[in-house]
Amino acid sequence: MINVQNLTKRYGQNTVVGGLTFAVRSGTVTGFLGPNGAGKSTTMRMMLGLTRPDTGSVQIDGRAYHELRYPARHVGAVLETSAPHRSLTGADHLLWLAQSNRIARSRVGEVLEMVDLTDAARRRIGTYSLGMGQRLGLAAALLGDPPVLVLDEPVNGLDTEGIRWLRELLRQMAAGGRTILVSSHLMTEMSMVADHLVVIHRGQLLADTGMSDFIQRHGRTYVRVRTSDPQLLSGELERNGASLTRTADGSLEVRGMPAAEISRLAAAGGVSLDELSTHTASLEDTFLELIGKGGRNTHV
Ligand SMILES: Nc1ncnc2c1ncn2[C@@H]1O[C@H](COP(=O)(O)OP(=O)(O)OP(=O)(O)O)[C@@H](O)[C@H]1O
Repeated sequence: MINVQNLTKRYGQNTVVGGLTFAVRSGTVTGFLGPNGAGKSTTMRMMLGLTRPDTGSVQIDGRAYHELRYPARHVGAVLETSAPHRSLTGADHLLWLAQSNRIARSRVGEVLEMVDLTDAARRRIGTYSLGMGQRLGLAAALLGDPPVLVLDEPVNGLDTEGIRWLRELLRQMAAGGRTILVSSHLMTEMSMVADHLVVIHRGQLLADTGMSDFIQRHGRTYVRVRTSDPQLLSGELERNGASLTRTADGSLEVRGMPAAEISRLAAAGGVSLDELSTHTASLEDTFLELIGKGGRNTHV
């Protein structure tokens, strides 16, 4: 379990993490979601003792990172900045990490197998694709068989197949009781990987909730209506309890009323309809709305 308590970090006048408190529970994959610059990496770096907080603390299974004697055996991490030496082979990089953390050499082959890099083990890291680099980072994080994993944007560079593979791997690890925190700035990717969601924006906590709860609560359906007399129809729909948004192109987005009821009210009021279609806001839109930017909508 990771316990983040009242964590704050300022750079000059800029408060990049402001009083964050949340817990990452064992047995689940927790997504750490926020737009670029939200403070995710800074928070993760504070978890790993790489950045000093101004206030607050992080405990990993009850201890601060600096209290861990062989950290790699407690916490595995993939950070955006942790680039290995490009002239080393994947296997040599892992071997060096294993030796410096007193981890058995035999783990190197095991983790290469786990991330499906066995065939590329003797190639120089400089020749790896972005996705292979991510897999190698993950192998390094898994080397000490740690109960806690902190992964900053591990999905970057992975194709859909790779994302599925990562989800399976992380799910298996969570099922084995591990604590897993994965950051991303993309809601859709996050929904493919995480069971629980912690959302931050400008260093503040916006949501701490189960993924399916989040989708249920924030995922919204609306009906788009186009008519030559929006004024008349708007009044009719609002009187009957719908809530409306008028879009820039003159159509209406109607919430809280199904298409059939809109059609009935339009007919009763003598208003002809040019369009009546049901839409669901995409997960990405839901996320953008949550962070207050508004967004585009997609067809069901
Ligand atoms: N060492 C630093 N000195 C000054 N400002 C910093 C430093 N590190 C981070 N910041 C600032 O803190 C803010 C949060 O950055 P951070 O990298 O934590 O965000 P993030 O959510 O991980 O974003 P991204 O998805 O782009 O990686 C940004 O405005 C960034 O410019």
